[in-house]
Amino acid sequence: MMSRTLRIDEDGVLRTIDQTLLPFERREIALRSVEDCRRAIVSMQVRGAPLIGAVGAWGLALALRDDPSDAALHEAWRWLLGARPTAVNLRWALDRAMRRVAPLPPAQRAQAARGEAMAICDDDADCNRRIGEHGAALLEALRERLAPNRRAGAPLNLLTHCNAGRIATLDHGTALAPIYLLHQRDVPVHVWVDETRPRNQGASLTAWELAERGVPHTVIVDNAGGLLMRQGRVDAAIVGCDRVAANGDVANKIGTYLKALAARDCGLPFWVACPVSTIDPQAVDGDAVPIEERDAREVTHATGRLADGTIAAVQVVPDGSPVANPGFDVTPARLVGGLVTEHGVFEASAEGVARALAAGLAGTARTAGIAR
Ligand SMILES: CSC[C@@H](O)[C@@H](O)C(=O)COP(=O)(O)O
Repeated sequence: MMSRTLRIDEDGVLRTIDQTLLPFERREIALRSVEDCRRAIVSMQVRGAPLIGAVGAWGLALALRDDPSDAALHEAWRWLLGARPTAVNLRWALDRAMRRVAPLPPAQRAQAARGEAMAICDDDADCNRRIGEHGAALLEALRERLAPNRRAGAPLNLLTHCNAGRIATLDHGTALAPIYLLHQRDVPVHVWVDETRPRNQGASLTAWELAERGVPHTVIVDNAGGLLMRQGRVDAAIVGCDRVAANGDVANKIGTYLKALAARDCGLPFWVACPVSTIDPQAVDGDAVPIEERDAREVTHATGRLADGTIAAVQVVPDGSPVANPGFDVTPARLVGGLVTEHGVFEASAEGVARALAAGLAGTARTAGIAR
């Protein structure tokens, strides 16, 4: 049994894998302070919307351990929130922890914040398990629809972008959760893994995760998906996301929009998997989502392992060429076939988002099948 992405060791220290070293090295790091937590988020040692949120909540708890005053609480909340801008799960988790601890006397805050951080982690693992179930039902239904025109035993071919897997969350992943479940149930499945330049979360992290679990997959360059879809070698695309706006627009890793366009042109389903905590009712539409602009060096250099085993960054852009590096893009709601959440599958629309939020508030499980 594989452990969760964040764990507390026998000495009570929070530990996680340094994702900047994967797939070449599996090294654990300790997060002992609010500074460690923020640094891990900024440097992308931890990344993926739900995991960023959980580490943010832990950061707040560690800040309160050192100073539980009102001033320290608000300063830590503000400082952690600025670590990365696009994934709303960071704000969601910090707000949840803040609501829990702010009304308490300072002496009780650190323990309460630690309890809330643990609860956020437990809830995330549980949400993703349920996303896996709802998503697997969707994929099974697709497989049945395709069956008459397929040879027996042919795999369902799914395309994914970036890494919305186990290590982007506490456990199971979002977009990969249904895939893991199908694989566990011996349903033949094959994943086309977009490399996801510039940081290659697909090639480095998704491929690593899928290999670890024995899920058949093939890494492709980001520009290959359209061709494969036209050739009938993709049955559906499923991705995670960093923020869903109130109208159902979806912000996810840069390049997601192009896959959604290609999927629509080819008549293929394009699904987005996320917990309800990824919905931001304050963002009226995708244009209201802050898009992270990242370091030019991610574009000018590609990082990998050299023949002698050392990990190095090599320059791939001429000296002096200007570079732009937006980290995320927005896929309009009209291109999204459904939002696969822990409460079922909802239409990507203002109505669907409102229903998902209501289901989240009510805490009730419901399933709304989306047929394509
Ligand atoms: C379950 S994670 C969903 C998203 O956070 C994921 O698709 C993504 O875009 C991650 O971006 P990253 O920049 O690696 O944090």
